[in-house]
Amino acid sequence: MAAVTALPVSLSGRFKGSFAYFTIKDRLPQILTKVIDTLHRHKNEFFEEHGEKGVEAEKRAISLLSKLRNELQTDKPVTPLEDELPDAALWNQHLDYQRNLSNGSREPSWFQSPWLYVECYMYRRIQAALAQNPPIDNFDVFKEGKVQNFFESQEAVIALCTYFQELLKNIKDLDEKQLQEELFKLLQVSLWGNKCDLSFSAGEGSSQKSSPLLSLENLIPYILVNDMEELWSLLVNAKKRNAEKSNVRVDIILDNAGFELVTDFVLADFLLSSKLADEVHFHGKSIPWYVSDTTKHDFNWTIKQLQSANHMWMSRCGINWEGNLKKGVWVYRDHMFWTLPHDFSSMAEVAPDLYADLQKSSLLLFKGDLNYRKLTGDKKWEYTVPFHQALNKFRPAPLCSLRTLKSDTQVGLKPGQGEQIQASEPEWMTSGKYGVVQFDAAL
Ligand SMILES: O=P(O)(O)OC[C@@]1(O)O[C@H](CO)[C@@H](O)[C@@H]1O
Ligand SMILES: [Mn+2]
Repeated sequence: MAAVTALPVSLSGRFKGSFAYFTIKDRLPQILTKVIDTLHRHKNEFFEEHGEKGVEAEKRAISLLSKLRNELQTDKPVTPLEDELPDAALWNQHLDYQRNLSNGSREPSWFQSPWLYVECYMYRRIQAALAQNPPIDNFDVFKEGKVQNFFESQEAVIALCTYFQELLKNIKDLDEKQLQEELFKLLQVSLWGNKCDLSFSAGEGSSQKSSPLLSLENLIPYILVNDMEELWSLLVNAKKRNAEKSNVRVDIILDNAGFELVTDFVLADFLLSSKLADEVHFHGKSIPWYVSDTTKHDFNWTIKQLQSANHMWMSRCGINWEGNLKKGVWVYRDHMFWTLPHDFSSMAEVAPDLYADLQKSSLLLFKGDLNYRKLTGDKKWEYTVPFHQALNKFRPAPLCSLRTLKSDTQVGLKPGQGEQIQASEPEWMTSGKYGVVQFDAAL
């Protein structure tokens, strides 16, 4: 029998003083309070749209959310979902799985369970509170924050769109070296765009104010794992191999709406315009998630906003991107798996259709911290454990994580590298100041 190496323990609120502990204790209740406040503030709007029924629904949703906050703060056992949404059964099966993990010694509770599980569960319960209360069941409690982030990043968006449209003018004349340089720049812009998430700041603003291109050089030392060269080789070789067949597909597993999404669009456009790829498939969330994550509505809204912007290069970008969707060279998809609590090593079993779809891709780009946590199982890994090992057999296609560090898990570092930063900057794993472009070839 082959030796089975045990996996490290999961990050969890049971480790007092850890980032997970503080997130569950402080940040999640804060997010719930904001959600309740948002519903309160929209009371008149619900009344105008739906009459008394709207106001009744708002009251019921708020009462469910207050109950949820209380359960969390008093470390109550996690309860089965009682709604009719299509993924409810999978969530309840997973609760049973968590119960078995704790050997029946105690019911899985908010602070005692894996952090990834309870944090995802909170967002799913927020969705339940709304979904169970028509006519406000389609209300996105996080929409305002996402919209605000987009508008507050306006100048950075203009700078990026302008830079990109200039680049497109002579993209055909660029040699390989120049194309590589541009790819590296736009990968870094997309990486640092991940600083702009709203769950990290518990919904407080986190927009990009200055031009994202100016500071790239200075930020290089903060990229702890930098596999951009590997990405380049993969794309160039894929292009050569597929010269006639024309089917290099890149998938972007999206993270946050707002500025980060614009950086992902620019990267995706570059991949097509440079002919490094023929198709880009974007994967978003089917329910509002982790405050700022991109839903189909956010995706389309952002492109529409750009299109109708009062700035030539912004609107040019928006028009081109809408065109890409129409031509089918850009595709938006969502799948319930992305909003389940499972890490990606269980995708092949839990969502074989999604796994099979990702296998058709030449390269998967996973944006952001939560995706990194799900790639590596959200565990207390040694820093030097190879990325490939932490992926725990998740290898539908070559993949790369573009992530700023906002939770205390990191793999694939050189011996001593983590310890060295730790000595001078104890907050390095959770400050969002460091990032990785971490690649796995799926062999
Ligand atoms: O995935 P993202 O948007 O980069 O980050 C999500 C995040 O803010 O949410 C969690 C904190 O609650 C952390 O895992 C992470 O920092
Ligand atoms: Mn996010």
